[in-house]
Amino acid sequence: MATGVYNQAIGAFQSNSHINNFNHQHKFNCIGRLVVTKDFFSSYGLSKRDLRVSKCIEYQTSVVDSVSSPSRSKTSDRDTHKKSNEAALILVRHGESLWNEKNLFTGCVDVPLSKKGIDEAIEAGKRISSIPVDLIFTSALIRAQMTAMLAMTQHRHMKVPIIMHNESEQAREWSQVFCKDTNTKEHSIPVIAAWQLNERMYGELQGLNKQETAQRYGKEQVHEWRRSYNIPPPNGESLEMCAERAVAYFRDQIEPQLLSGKNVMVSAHGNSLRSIIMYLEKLTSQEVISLELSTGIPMLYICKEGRFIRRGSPVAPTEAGVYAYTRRLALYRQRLDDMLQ
Ligand SMILES: O=C(O)[C@@H](CO)OP(=O)(O)O
Repeated sequence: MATGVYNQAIGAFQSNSHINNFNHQHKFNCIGRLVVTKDFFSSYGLSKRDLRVSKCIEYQTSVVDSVSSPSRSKTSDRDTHKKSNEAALILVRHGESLWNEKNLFTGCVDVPLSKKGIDEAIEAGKRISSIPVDLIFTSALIRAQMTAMLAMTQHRHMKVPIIMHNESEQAREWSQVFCKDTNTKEHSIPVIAAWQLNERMYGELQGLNKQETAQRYGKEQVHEWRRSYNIPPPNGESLEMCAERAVAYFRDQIEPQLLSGKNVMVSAHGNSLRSIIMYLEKLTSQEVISLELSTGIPMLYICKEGRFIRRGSPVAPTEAGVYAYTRRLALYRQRLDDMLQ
């Protein structure tokens, strides 16, 4: 039952019935609901307009700090500062590729987006257009990079993504486009491409049609190759092997950025992201079997005090609820609105 419904399930910020569709043991932290009070907004300096928009916002009690309205005292400033260890993490699987369209095993073959994939990437961008992004990680494959770039064309901040070359000392130096005398840094978002985030290597299955392969080897065998944790396809990587590099990279390179308060977007692939989600949500090797990710659907997590809290998938740029999840997001939204007025 859970197969194939993951994104729909997490796509609903505000519907517990959708959430129940995803039925693994690691439960969602979103049982409690609370209507945001007027005081909450005024205490964070939000405008009347925000208040109107947010009249019926509901949010999840487990993430939002106290709903009582802290005065703008030194203590609350200190609190706000302390809360800067909250950060947004957006994970997005690339939009549909030309080989997804043809139902071919793709793995580490570099295949561009289909027309539908381009539309999905743009749509993903709209959905996250008001969520802060300070840093982007993509795989080394074009479909993930195209998805990230297309998504950022929709971002309200209109910052320019700039690829940081990390392969050598010289490359690092040469990709420092920031000029001290200008504020280019403020107007750009560094993009880091890492092979560790690539799709898992599908070995001898790469290029074969999925349906024909199932007819040839049997549905169960092919499902095992595709979704099991530790059974690799012939001469390819199992999810476990993929996790060894993808999760290690996440822990070494991405998590420290989140812990320092940077908001990060990761544009990668079905299986490299499944392994990362397995890590974030502490899924077992049994639970991960039913974890399916749709193309081009962004998923939001809040990283807070070293914990990752799933916040589902923003459904529209007007999805105001997300900004109430943390004080930082509420203030960010406020600044963004002020800037664009
Ligand atoms: O072909 C692939 O590389 C992957 C992702 O598209 O397929 P699967 O869903 O079978 O893991």
